[in-house]
Amino acid sequence: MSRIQSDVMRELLKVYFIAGSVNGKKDLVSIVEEAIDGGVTLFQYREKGNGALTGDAKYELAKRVQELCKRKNIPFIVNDDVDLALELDADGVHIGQEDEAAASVREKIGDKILGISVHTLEQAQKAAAQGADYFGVGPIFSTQSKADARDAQGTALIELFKNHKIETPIVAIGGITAENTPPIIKAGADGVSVISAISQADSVYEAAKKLKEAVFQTV
Ligand SMILES: Nc1nc(C(F)(F)F)ncc1COP(=O)(O)OP(=O)(O)O
Ligand SMILES: [Mg+2]
Repeated sequence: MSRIQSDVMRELLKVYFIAGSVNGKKDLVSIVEEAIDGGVTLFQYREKGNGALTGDAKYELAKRVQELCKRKNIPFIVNDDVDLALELDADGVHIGQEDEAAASVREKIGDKILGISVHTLEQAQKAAAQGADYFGVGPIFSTQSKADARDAQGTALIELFKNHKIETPIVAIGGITAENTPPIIKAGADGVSVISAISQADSVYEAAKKLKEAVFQTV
């Protein structure tokens, strides 16, 4: 196996759904299946927040969602928990600035997908040098899904990265909806990632479909 090509990574980042057992109104497997059928292109299992699962329960749920993603041919990314990602042979890992160091994670995961949250140009340049396959950039808008989120920054950082000819694929995150997606794509993001815009929707399928339309209709 070799590292994912950037153009393939850009396509996967178009509609990136992130969720765990605490983010939805019903069971996670049903939510993820509906979201994928609605048009999600990549999934990240993020088991965090009040009531989040741990240990065997977390592993069993992750395995069930991973099996669904395999059936649907959607790559399965694990947030933070590198050991779980290795145990499941997941398709990749996402880490932030406060998580395990990127160089150490890259060493452990080989050529699997490595996503890194970045908040400054310097962090982006360092993350690229340490083998990031994509950057998570945000929060673009204020978010209810991450208790310790930093201040909302709009699309300024995406534009800064583009002006500095940063080549690494970029997905935007933080308070994103179908309605506020167009300017994010126009600013240069390759895709958008969401938690509650899909997981909290009355129709998960319709929410995913609307988000995909918003991304693909923005030229
Ligand atoms: N989980 C994430 N996924 C993305 C992605 F690019 F995938 F959209 N971007 C950013 C984050 C946030 O990552 P982090 O800063 O470690 O916080 P947490 O571990 O609480 O999610
Ligand atoms: Mg993290």
